[in-house]
Amino acid sequence: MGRNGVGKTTLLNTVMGVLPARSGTVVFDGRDITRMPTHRRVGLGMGYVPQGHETFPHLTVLENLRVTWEAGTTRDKSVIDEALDVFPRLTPLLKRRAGFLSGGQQQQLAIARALVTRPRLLILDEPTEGIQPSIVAEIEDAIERLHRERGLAVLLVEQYLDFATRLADRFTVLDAGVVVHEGAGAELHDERVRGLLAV
Ligand SMILES: Nc1ncnc2c1ncn2[C@@H]1O[C@H](COP(=O)(O)OP(=O)(O)OP(=O)(O)O)[C@@H](O)[C@H]1O
Repeated sequence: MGRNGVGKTTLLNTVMGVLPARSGTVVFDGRDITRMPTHRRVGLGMGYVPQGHETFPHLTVLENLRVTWEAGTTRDKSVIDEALDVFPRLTPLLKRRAGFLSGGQQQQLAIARALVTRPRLLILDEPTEGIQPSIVAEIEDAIERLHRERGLAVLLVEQYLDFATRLADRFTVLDAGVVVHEGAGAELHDERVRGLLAV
């Protein structure tokens, strides 16, 4: 959590290896991965959905999922069906080009695409940004279920406080690139946290 421009996206990019760490270490499953390239982090079980629900607009929904499958290491094609099970709304749209989907459908596709690599950690950068409330609720349900049923860990950057409060076990607040507060999800509504997040 944190106000605009405090470094949340930069932190996620560093965790994922898209940006090099200037200092500190990135540890995953007890292993120091600070200098590991991004594709190997994906191989270890990290999945990233960057801000702005980026999909390949000229490819169909199915092709978007297949591209990730082909780039990955799993030869098991059922991962595509598993990803679609999470967002059933995508199944009737498989042949549609991603660029013609609504923002919310594209966000669901972006998350489904990350799931095709069967991550153990899913990293999401503001998945609710600019998305209609009914789809926000579906995304919330999906994240909650993935955590409960598949044991998926989720690292979420989120400005929408209610959404974050319902999902988070723990939270961290950043300000000017440093951690200024952390606590249990239930404490997200405390005065102090609200003060740190208020614009
Ligand atoms: N730890 C840091 N130390 C110094 N500068 C940083 C740090 N992290 C990020 N920055 C710089 O701060 C600016 C904003 O970073 P970033 O886009 O990551 O913020 P954000 O919190 O994700 O913003 P938004 O909420 O608008 O998406 C960038 O120019 C980035 O280079």
